[in-house]
Amino acid sequence: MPIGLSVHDLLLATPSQALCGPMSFSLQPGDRLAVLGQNGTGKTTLLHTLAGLGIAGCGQLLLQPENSAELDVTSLSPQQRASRIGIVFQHEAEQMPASVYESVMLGRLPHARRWQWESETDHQVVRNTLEQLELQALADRDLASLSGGEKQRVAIAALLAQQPDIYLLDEPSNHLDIAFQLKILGTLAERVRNQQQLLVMATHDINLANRFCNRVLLLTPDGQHHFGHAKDILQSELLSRAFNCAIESVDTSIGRFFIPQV
Ligand SMILES: Nc1ncnc2c1ncn2[C@@H]1O[C@H](COP(=O)(O)OP(=O)(O)OP(=O)(O)O)[C@@H](O)[C@H]1O
Repeated sequence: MPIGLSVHDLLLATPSQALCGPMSFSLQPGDRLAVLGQNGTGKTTLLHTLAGLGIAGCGQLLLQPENSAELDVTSLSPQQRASRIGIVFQHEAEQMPASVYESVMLGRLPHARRWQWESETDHQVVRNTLEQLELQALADRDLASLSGGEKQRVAIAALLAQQPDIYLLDEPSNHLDIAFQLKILGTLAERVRNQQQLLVMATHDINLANRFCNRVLLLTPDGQHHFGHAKDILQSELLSRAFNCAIESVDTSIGRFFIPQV
């Protein structure tokens, strides 16, 4: 279902310090937002806040599903939150013993009715997702035995199988080789664009942000932020100041790339 998000006066904070804000911005259905900024500027804290996992600070987060009333993220029930919002953390919590297939099936939990076994639709979604992320050959493997990149693909497969309205990802390219970075971010961006959903990803890769996101939120160490169209925010001067490192942009036949100066 097409969905937008509106953020009002959001102040990001930890229990001991204010990090960033107040910030106000809105995302339209189909938008892909990259959250950029130096280490410790609050990117992960923002993702947690958008997921409704405890607002640190204050502000208002409103989901705007097409043709129905706005929903305040902080007042969603756990069931509503799980069916609308999916998140892949940077460091997945210690996993329970499970196969790859079972782990991806966990993404279907928000769709299950109480006391109901997985449906044929659930199995079909899991099989399709495993195929999409080239994980079929690993389906029966114990999660603990996988490589870092394989585990990251399983985590993203579970998110795709969940089919939420909002996809939140912290450093999605972590551990992925170059081909999988492009394939997986391409898959996510295409789905979000086609289904008019939302994607928010925290990343340190400016080039992936430029390639797959149409909106950027740049957090700076002084607690300021810049939000806007990717092409307006991804500018050498702004990036160099935000990262305290000279960053050049180079235009090539396949697009613009950003390179830190040595
Ligand atoms: N529960 C907490 N208690 C105290 N400080 C915290 C807590 N959670 C996060 N912080 C601090 O808040 C700041 C922002 O953390 P956050 O993880 O959001 O940064 P980030 O931009 O995602 O960083 P990175 O690029 O390193 O992943 C950091 O200085 C972190 O140490």
